[in-house]
Amino acid sequence: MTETILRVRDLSTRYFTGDGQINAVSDFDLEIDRGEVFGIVGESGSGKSVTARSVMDLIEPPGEITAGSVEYRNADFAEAVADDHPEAVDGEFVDLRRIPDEARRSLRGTSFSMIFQDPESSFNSTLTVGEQLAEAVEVQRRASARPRSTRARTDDYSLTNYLLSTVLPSQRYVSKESRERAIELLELVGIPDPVERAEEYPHEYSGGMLQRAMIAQALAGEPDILIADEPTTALDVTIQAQVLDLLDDLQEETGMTILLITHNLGVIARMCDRVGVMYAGEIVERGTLSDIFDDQVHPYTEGLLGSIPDLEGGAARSAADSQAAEPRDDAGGRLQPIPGNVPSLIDAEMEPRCQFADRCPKAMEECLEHPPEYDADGSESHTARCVLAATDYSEARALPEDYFGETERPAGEKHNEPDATDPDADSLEDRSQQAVDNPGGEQR
Ligand SMILES: Nc1ncnc2c1ncn2[C@@H]1O[C@H](COP(=O)(O)OP(=O)(O)OP(=O)(O)O)[C@@H](O)[C@H]1O
Ligand code: NI
Repeated sequence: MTETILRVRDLSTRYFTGDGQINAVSDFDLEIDRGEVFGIVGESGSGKSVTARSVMDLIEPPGEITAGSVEYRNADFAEAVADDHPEAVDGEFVDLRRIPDEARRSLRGTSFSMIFQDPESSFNSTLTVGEQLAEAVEVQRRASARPRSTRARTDDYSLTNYLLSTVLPSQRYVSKESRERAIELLELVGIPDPVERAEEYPHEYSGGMLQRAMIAQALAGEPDILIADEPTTALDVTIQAQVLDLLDDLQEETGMTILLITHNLGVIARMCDRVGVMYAGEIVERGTLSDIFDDQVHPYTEGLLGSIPDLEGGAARSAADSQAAEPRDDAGGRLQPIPGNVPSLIDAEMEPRCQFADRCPKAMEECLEHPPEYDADGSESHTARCVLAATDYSEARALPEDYFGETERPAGEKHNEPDATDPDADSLEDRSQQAVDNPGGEQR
């Protein structure tokens, strides 16, 4: 039986900059089941990282979460906060935006953990990797030593830690147990010679090894939910595949829930149960892998799928071959560019229409209104913020090519069967040809 563990509703995050208000994430909804791997994919600037940071409450000025709720299901936690903050509790769910910062932070590491593209940012260069993992373990021990509480935790641990540290060989380890657990974690994530490697500093690790160590650090608190923002993008293809395998195995063993952010559709296909396609701060289409890869509705999703990166090559290669791995290909695994510009998210420049309309080969008059999430064919979780989920494309209602002025609108794709009942059917072909002849989309 599945149950929802994370429920995000109407979340909006804005940046208040000199250029104006930037609508990085708008009215964002998301539900993730316990044990599920949910992927978010989209072009650069679509709001993926801001979404992840908003869920983790890591938005910093000039950014601000301006609306919405982030509800986390945990019966014990709900009970603990119910007395002081009844308004934040809905059954077993707690709205993390309606509890004090301190209570919310108490969930970091133990309920929620995050891993980033850049592992250096997660480590302190002056401490050994083992010491830092031990500290993460200790955070979990403290949290589980007493029931979760919204009241401040008294700090009697520091005295204990001090006493322990004076009798241990390594002064910086919090306790013998946490040191041992740190080594176990390094072993768990596949770091060879973990006893020796624990004594090394972050700069002594290779990129792939440090990425593994960061995963170990994130897992130290046995989180319910792991948020992974482009966790393998900085790695070469072979190492990417190894790290993804590791995440996959760990997910299976621990049953943790993962929110995986990537702009690599190969990673999505390999790791995820369901996926949300993000554009201009919204999920524009979501569903199971087969909904998105085989039954997609939104022309933006189609555009992203124009090229599925090859991750399998890396995956299939054996460890022995990896020495001779091809040089890293920056384009490999990245989304292919879709013609037209990434939309401005500056509030004053945004219109209440489909944000993709100015790049869409199938934009119609209806697209000038902001589309709701329509149910789409396929699984019951398949939805699309696109009128094409509710109505067929009609050439008669198509917006003129130059409707959005300078912006280039690519022509309709050739494989679209012209609607047999549409008298203007072949003009679609004509328009395609024009766009090919005149890719800049300039006026004739
Ligand atoms: N600190 C900031 N100040 C101002 N604007 C910001 C800030 N951080 C993010 N933004 C804006 O929020 C929008 C979404 O950014 P975000 O980093 O979430 O994109 P992304 O989908 O993660 O892209 P990428 O694939 O490049 O990581 C962008 O328009 C960006 O300019
Ligand atoms: Ni990002």
